[in-house]
Amino acid sequence: MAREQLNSASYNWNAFPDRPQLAAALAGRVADRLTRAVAERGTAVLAVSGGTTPAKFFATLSALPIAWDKVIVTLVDERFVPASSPRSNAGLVAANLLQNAAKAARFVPLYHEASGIEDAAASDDAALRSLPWPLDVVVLGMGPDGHTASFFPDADDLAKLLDPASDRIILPVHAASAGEPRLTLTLARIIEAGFIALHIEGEDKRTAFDGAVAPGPRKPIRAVLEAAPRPVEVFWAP
Ligand SMILES: O=C(O)[C@H](O)[C@@H](O)[C@H](O)[C@H](O)COP(=O)(O)O
Repeated sequence: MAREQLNSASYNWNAFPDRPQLAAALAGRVADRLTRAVAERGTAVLAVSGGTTPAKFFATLSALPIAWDKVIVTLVDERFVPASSPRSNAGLVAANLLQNAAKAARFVPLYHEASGIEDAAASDDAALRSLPWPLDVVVLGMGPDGHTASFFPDADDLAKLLDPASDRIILPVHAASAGEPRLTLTLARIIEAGFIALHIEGEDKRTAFDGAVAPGPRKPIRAVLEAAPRPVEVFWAP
């Protein structure tokens, strides 16, 4: 696969002829990494993103015969809505990933009732400390503006979200372009993962990715690529 050098980090560009083949390849790589983690430490932690892209990948991964009862699934980010909301990433994961063999996995959501997004983030941050860090697998998406997770370019305190030295796990996000308050893993926790995949589809996302990694104003996805100690595996199909 083409290996691109980007300043202090690099990424691997994995292009597929169509989306089903991408889903099969990404699901296979993720399943292999989870299986390896379970063999090495008795458990594996997978953090996934929401949005409209991952459903086919989730469904494909859900059917793979790995030790799902040893796998913990959580979210890269979440809107401040209950799982019953059509905007909920927890709802998306429940409907598409936590089915078939993957039904046996333990799911750790980010949303819970709280007085506000700050309180939810603080209690999430405390609760998630009991997970076996670092994450084994993180699957990111990317918006046309180069955001990933909930690192929106117009987010308040974006530098705090992108601080590679942060000791936080979850932070609240306020960004006009997000449309609503969000909860997100910090960049610091994402880049510790043993395997980081970026799953993007369509020509528009390819153009947006090329623009985000080109010299110029640094987009959030580029902050992840540059901070990651190992190449991010980009999975793309038209
Ligand atoms: O909660 C979310 O929406 C995701 O975590 C977000 O970062 C997503 O990956 C991108 O916005 C791409 O979304 P699409 O897959 O819908 O293009």
